[in-house]
Amino acid sequence: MNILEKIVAHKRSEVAASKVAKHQRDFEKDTLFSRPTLSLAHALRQTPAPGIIAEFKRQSPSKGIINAHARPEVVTAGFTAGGAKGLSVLTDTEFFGGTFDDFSKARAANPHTPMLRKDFMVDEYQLFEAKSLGADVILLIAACLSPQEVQTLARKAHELKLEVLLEVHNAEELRECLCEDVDMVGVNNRNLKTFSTFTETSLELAETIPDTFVKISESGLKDTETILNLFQHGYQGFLIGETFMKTSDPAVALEHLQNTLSLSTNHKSSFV
Ligand SMILES: O=P(O)(O)OC[C@@H](O)[C@@H](O)c1c[nH]c2ccccc12
Repeated sequence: MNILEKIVAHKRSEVAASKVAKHQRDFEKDTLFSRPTLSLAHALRQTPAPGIIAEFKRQSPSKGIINAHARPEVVTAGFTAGGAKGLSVLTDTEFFGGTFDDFSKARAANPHTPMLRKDFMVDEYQLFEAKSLGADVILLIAACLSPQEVQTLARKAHELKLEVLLEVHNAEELRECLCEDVDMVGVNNRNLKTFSTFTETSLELAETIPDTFVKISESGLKDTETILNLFQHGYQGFLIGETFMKTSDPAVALEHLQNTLSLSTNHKSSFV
């Protein structure tokens, strides 16, 4: 089993156990369930500069511990203040050290920033969970779902007024899984078998993604040059975790990157 298969197998059993334990759970009664969701796609489309989606990430299978004791409400509020257009908070505990509580604390601290519940979605049940946590966006990873599952989960997400980010690694996944109920396409630069990141993956797929979908480049992003180059190739969103989280003040690291990006894009447009 590769790591993704391991994660998905664990997730399926976790979801099955939650369903049994919370048999009578009525998500719709949760206060956040009926909260109007915010549009990440819209926020990214509106931004004339590269839009950063900042990720709260404590650990990962590839890097081990990145920042175990960070406080989600503090770090994410700093991300928002620094100019992030969206936030991503991991809720997988087993492999990424995230929790529902991390998400809830970040949600409360950022009422107006679109938030992605970052987890491995394999069952409709998790969409209800996401909605009751106050998420705006969910992630569907093509590498761990069938095209039929992507379609069904995406449709259900839209019924719940959640936006859908479809994550792909190659043209084949894109061809098979892109469907009407997808709002944004994320190209993951991380090869899930070797864990190495290769931002050329985003460049290679840029042309293949129809312009009706907001394009997001994910993982391994750290320098302004790469981001600006991808921006020129049509990417509007940049999902960044480790580069920020590994520093002692993640929000300052974001602010720094955001400032250099804004300066470069302002410069460019004033010469056009
Ligand atoms: O920390 P990085 O290299 O900046 O990557 C962030 C994000 O792209 C990465 O955490 C990620 C992308 N897709 C995922 C799916 C599940 C868990 C995590 C991820």
